[in-house]
Amino acid sequence: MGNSIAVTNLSKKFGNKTVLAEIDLSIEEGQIYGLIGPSGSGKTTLVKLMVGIDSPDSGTVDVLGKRMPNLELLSSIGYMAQSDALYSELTGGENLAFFASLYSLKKADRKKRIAYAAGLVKLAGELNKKVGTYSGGMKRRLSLAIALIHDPKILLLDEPTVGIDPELRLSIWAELEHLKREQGKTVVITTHVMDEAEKCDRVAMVRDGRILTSGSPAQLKASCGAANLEEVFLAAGRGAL
Ligand SMILES: Nc1ncnc2c1ncn2[C@@H]1O[C@H](COP(=O)(O)OP(=O)(O)OP(=O)(O)O)[C@@H](O)[C@H]1O
Repeated sequence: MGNSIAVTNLSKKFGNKTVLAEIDLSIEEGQIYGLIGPSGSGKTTLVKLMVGIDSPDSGTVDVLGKRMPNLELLSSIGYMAQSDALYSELTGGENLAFFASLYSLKKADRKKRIAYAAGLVKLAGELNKKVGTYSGGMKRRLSLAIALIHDPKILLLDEPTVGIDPELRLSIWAELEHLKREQGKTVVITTHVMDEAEKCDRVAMVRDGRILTSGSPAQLKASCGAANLEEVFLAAGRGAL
């Protein structure tokens, strides 16, 4: 399998503050890749650079072999931002239909995709309600459905399961694993939750804008004899890896 995403020697500053420094990572096609790290470590900024919403100060991001930012690639990327960008005066169904229309899907495909995406996040029965009346968790679920609406090859999901109850969280993970296995989708996910990180094929641990270490959860734990990824993170932070 080739690389879906290659980040090379990437750095980004906001004002005088270095938010990402000399980041190198490659994400293989058909992998679930987790970015884990504390609040403010740079995960969201890195994801935005992968989507092409922002540009690096130095270094490069290539997605499916093309240099980012690149408008052509928008149809190949499903992005779920950390804060929900939804139209609260419209219903859930109208939001989905609006985003589906941006990707010029055929009418029949549009209907199918809306039904699939709404079903996946268990919102099929709520599509006639205005989004302004949705709970926080429902808005996250709708945002995830929107990220999936055009059947993109790559999903870039920024804390997709925050505010989502454990049962639905498990079913969303099961679907991400299914999309990876059956359709070869690449999924990049940011999370604070270590048990989600355990489900990733590879994880990169991010702190202060740098990647402390990366590898499969099993490799990372074996590298320092840790029982869980939390211990790996602490060891990596001490420079013990
Ligand atoms: N547009 C911006 N202008 C100035 N500073 C910014 C901007 N975006 C992010 N930052 C700063 O960059 C740093 C990294 O932020 P980022 O949102 O990437 O972290 P994060 O790891 O995703 O955090 P969290 O888990 O809380 O979402 C923070 O110090 C943040 O304040």
